[in-house]
Amino acid sequence: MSFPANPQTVSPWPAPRVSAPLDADVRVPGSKSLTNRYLVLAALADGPSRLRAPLHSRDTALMVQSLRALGATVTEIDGDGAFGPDLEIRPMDSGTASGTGIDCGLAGTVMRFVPPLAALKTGSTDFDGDPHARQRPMAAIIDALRALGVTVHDDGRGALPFSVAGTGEVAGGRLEIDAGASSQFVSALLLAGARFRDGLHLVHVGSTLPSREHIAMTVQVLRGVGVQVDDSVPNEWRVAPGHIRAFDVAIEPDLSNAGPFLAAALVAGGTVRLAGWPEHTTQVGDRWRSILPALGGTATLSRGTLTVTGSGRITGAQLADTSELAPTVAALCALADSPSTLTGIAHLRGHETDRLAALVTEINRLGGNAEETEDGLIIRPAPLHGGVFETYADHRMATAGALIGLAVPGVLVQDIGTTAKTLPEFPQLWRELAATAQPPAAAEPGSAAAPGRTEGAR
Ligand SMILES: O=C(O)C1=C[C@@H](OP(=O)(O)O)[C@@H](O)[C@H](O)C1
Ligand SMILES: C=C(OP(=O)(O)O)C(=O)O
Repeated sequence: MSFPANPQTVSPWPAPRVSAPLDADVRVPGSKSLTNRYLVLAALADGPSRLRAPLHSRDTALMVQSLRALGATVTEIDGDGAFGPDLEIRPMDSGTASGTGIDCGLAGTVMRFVPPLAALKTGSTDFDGDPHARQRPMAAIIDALRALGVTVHDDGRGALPFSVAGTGEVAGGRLEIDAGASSQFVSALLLAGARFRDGLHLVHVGSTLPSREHIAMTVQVLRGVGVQVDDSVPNEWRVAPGHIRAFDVAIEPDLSNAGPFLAAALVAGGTVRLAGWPEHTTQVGDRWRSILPALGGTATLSRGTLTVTGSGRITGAQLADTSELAPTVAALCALADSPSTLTGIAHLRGHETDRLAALVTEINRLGGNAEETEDGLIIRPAPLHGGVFETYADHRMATAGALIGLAVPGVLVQDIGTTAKTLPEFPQLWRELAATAQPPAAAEPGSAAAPGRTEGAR
């Protein structure tokens, strides 16, 4: 599968609006975070590995392209996944990397996870990405590699572009970093740590550490492929040097991308069921099971299906550390009938765009009442109206706009194509969801709540 270098849809996308409750069965493709972690580990493993039902999106395509550039072989093979082929990966070779160019696009997982791999090659590897990617924090990785003895050439901004000059070996050992700007700094170093000569003893020295679930995910996947990780001391991780065992894994559905679909039940009322919910998971999206009830819905997990119901009435809530779920949560809060406070998400200013500023601007542009705080957002009830919802190349801004548009007539999402970053099927899946809107049983044909109450995108 191929994805355009920097997808842009020219005309704004009329978000489908529904005026009757949903009754939808939804499926979403594999987790971005798990797919890109396992791709990295497969490139470092001691034999060929297989990913079943991986995500196929711009971020994973960029990861595949990067690993190929570093000498790994990635082959698509038929599998049972509904969203594309499985992947077979042969690890990267020990050949030289001179002049290799890595396009990170806007993928945090590529710009943070791949430089330590380039450090294990001999020769130089150049990293760059989309214009927005050059604004994302990278200093912790650049400084960490230097502290480990790797030469990195950059322009001193602590951001892309830069180049890594590897010598074929990284000494490893004890390393202090401040991962306050992104948990991905920790994950990046842990993922490669077993392949450093002395392993890695990583210590986070900053005052805050965001997205802890994503670090727990990294530790769990590492242990699953035979890497010894000691995380018994808070904010410290010891990775023993050694082999990474080749593996064959099935990727869980992306529970963060499931969020807007589940949240739709609260916005439109009705029921949304998502099959394939993992029994145990480190994905932050597992928190939908408590977040959606806090906002007035119900969420029940039974035999691998999460069923979410809503009445169309959303109540505000105080929610902390919602990480990459925050744009979806903020969209719900903008439709709530009481105030909400989101905390612990200051680092969203370094995501695909400054998400706090973007959410405030776009919610308020539609008549809402959102305000930035030092580490989050306050969103108060206000009647929303239609208009253009700008997305700033951010896939989760696009899905937030679609969610608001489900209830508010005339919302036009700018650049819906940006959802290809992690969910290329979004526009189609969203249309299918909206098409399940059911009129109340008593509605007369032709009345305001009559069948097929979907307006907007076709
Ligand atoms: O490791 C990962 O797969 C991710 C970690 C998180 O990054 P931050 O810690 O920068 O929030 C998350 O927001 C991002 O979408 C994916
Ligand atoms: C922050 C996100 O992505 P990235 O992996 O690019 O950091 C995200 O998907 O919400």
